Amino acid sequence: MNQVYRHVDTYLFSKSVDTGAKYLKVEKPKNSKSFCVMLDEGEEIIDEFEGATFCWRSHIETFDDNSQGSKKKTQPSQKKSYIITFNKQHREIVIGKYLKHVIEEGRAIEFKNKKQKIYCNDRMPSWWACYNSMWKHINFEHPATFDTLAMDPKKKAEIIDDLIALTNGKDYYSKVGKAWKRGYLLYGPPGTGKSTMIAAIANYLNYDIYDLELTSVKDNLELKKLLMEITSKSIIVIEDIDCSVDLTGKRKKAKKNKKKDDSDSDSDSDSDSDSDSDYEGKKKLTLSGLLNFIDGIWSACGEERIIIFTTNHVDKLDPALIRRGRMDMHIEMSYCRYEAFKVLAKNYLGIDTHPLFQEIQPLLEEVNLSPCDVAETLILKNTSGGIEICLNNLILALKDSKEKAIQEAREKEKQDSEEKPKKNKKLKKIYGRFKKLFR
Ligand SMILES: Nc1ncnc2c1ncn2[C@@H]1O[C@H](COP(=O)(O)OP(=O)(O)OP(=O)(O)O)[C@@H](O)[C@H]1O
Repeated sequence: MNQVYRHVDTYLFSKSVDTGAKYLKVEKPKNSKSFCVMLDEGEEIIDEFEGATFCWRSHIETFDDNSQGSKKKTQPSQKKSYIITFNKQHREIVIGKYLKHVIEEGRAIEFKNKKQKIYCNDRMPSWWACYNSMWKHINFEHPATFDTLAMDPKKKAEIIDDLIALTNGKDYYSKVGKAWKRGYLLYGPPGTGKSTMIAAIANYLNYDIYDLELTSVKDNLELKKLLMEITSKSIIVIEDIDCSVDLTGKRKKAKKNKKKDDSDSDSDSDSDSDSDSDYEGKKKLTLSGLLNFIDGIWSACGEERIIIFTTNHVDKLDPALIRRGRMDMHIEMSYCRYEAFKVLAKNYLGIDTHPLFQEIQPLLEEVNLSPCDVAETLILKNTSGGIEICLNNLILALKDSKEKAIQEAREKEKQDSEEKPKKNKKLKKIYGRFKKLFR
């Protein structure tokens, strides 16, 4: 009920700001942690909805507990409420739509104004226990947005559409019987913007981030407890999942021992628990624990959640961990190509075009330079003639990389050609032996 009251307060506050009302005051009610916006006794706010007019008035009732004959004198207590008046003919609108609208609007305004936070589960010092939470947090103030993120615009638009579908998907998810959450796998070489993408998603949705450090998690039970403390409308991030804990190697070992070949992906996930149980005793945080964390029964104990894994080595991950349904969208963060470069040039140098772009474009298509390396060359180091210097620095870096790549390719070719006669000699030897055997 308190929460509903808070949403109404927020809504009325926003209305009073719109109408420039002066009589609002901010108070901290007794026994409450948060501040509340109150109308003074008898003050009014007029609101309109679907052609009907509503008048909100604050009402304060005072209770004098001393009248009960108690010896101990106490301060009179106050109960605040709102009285809403409207024409009788609008009764249906009020009950059917208006009150719901007020609460939803209030909730949305609160969500928009809330300070984003980033949580982490690093090992807590003993005194932390008094906070009764397994997560530490600070305010999240990362400047990355989808506008500053350099990547193929089509891919970017696809991701934004997917996020919008998630946030509007309450009814859809309940209709299809799926937990209201989405998993994204971000993979690609270092410096291609995986962490930047997470910050951009968080800022776009105004979600909190829970940065889950798997190496600090003692066992599956602790993972479950961490999950239970994560709020709705949040992003759970596991960075560098391939290096977090050895969830893959041991499973593969266990799999090798299995006689049955689990080929289809569903039976693959079912076999997770079987294979894990082989070494469950030795290893406390297991792959099956993590799989349950992502989409087990407990994972549905919150709504509107996003789970993001990042990795530089997608091929090292267990297929069960990243199969569709767990990681719904696989997003490759790639080297900087021309379209992505244009975003960086706009952000860093404030330009949409430049004659030097003609030279840069073909180089970017054939050289693998990460957006991080490109961005480094574009940072303006002085103001006079800076843009041209930056672009020339980029051209130099690209040419340098191209030269190195050609050099490496030549060396590899040389190595291969040296190894080829050796390999042929070996093959001839084996072939000779076979010939002898079958003679
Ligand atoms: N796609 C991008 N768009 C804009 N800036 C980028 C992009 N990629 C990298 N950067 C810049 O490079 C820096 C490093 O990028 P980021 O940490 O996001 O890369 P990463 O892929 O997560 O790297 P790693 O795999 O090493 O963790 C960022 O601070 C950002 O300034």
